[in-house]
Amino acid sequence: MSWWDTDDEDEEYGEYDEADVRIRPNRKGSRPRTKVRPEHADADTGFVLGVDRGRYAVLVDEGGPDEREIIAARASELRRKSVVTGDRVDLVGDTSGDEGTLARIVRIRERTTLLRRSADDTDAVERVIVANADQMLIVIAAANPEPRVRLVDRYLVAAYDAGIAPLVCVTKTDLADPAPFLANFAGLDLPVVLSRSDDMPLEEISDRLVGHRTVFVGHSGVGKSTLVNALVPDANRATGHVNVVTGRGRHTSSSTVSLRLEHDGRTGWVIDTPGVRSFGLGHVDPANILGAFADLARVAEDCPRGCTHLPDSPDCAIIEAVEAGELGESGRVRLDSLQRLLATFA
Ligand SMILES: Nc1nc2c(ncn2[C@@H]2O[C@H](COP(=O)(O)OP(=O)(O)OP(=O)(O)O)[C@@H](O)[C@H]2O)c(=O)[nH]1
Ligand SMILES: [Zn+2]
Repeated sequence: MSWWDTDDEDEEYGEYDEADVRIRPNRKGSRPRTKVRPEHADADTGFVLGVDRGRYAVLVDEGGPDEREIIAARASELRRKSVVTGDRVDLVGDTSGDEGTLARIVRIRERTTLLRRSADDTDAVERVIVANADQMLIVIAAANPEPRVRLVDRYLVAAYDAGIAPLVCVTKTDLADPAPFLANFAGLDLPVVLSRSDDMPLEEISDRLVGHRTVFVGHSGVGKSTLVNALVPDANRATGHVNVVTGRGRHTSSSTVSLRLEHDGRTGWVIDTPGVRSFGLGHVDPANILGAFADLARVAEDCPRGCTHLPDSPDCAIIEAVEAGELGESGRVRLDSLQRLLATFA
């Protein structure tokens, strides 16, 4: 039986998590086990590069002498917890990475960030896209397809909600001047890089990517693949393709992949996502959006309880401060931006 046929996934619903103490039956029935040891104390740790149909490509000992990419399945103790690209996981079983071997993921380490989406805005059920990313590169075209403020707003809301720092790359600047479009985001501290395929600012983008795990998002056709291919040439892609999971030697564009970028002796990770059709925001907490506007969040401490900070909110401290001119012209622009983002999912 090949690892492909192995099925040790556990679909049963469980209320438990790894914090529960598991007591093993004592075969001899004499002395009960009293010592509670952490299970799998000798597990290896790695991070998930990609996922395909229940199989996970995991990089173990990143940057170390024994770095290797292994294939793993979920262990039953994970219950219904989903493992996603970017997760740091503990593994047991055969973690050699030798061909035909299969390790088991027994634990998911605490996530620093979690990028999520819902099927639509009224749906509170969320799907996790990527764990532990600390940056989001929003790829948008200056033209063809026409850039849309609302789509970028939605990416921004998802990033701010997840605690991920967004930046924007405008592609196809050979086709149109992006300045009028970018004016919509003047109220945000949003780094912007301009790109055109005949003159890509690879140095500038790479500088921003090293030392980070950056999730790339963008609508189909904006030139994201062109950009990713230039940043991480195929020749350097020994690691990270989810096709190692299927072994079929083809890139499944419907899944998320992690690609290692080397630049100036430093490493960064590009996490490329497929063009997600719906980017539902049903799960978003407005407080997280306000939190991304530290200056306004301070003022909002004087808002009435439950204040939405939207234009019709009575006694909103931010609105009052802006009207009184206390936050200057930039304060007004930032309030406009905040209100627009809050309205995208209100
Ligand atoms: N004029 C111009 N065309 C570009 C530029 N970047 C990419 N393109 C073209 O835009 C088209 C889409 O580029 P891709 O890189 O495939 O876009 P993508 O975002 O990966 O799209 P999907 O593969 O559908 O997800 C291709 O025909 C590219 O050659 C650019 O800077 N300027
Ligand atoms: Zn308010």
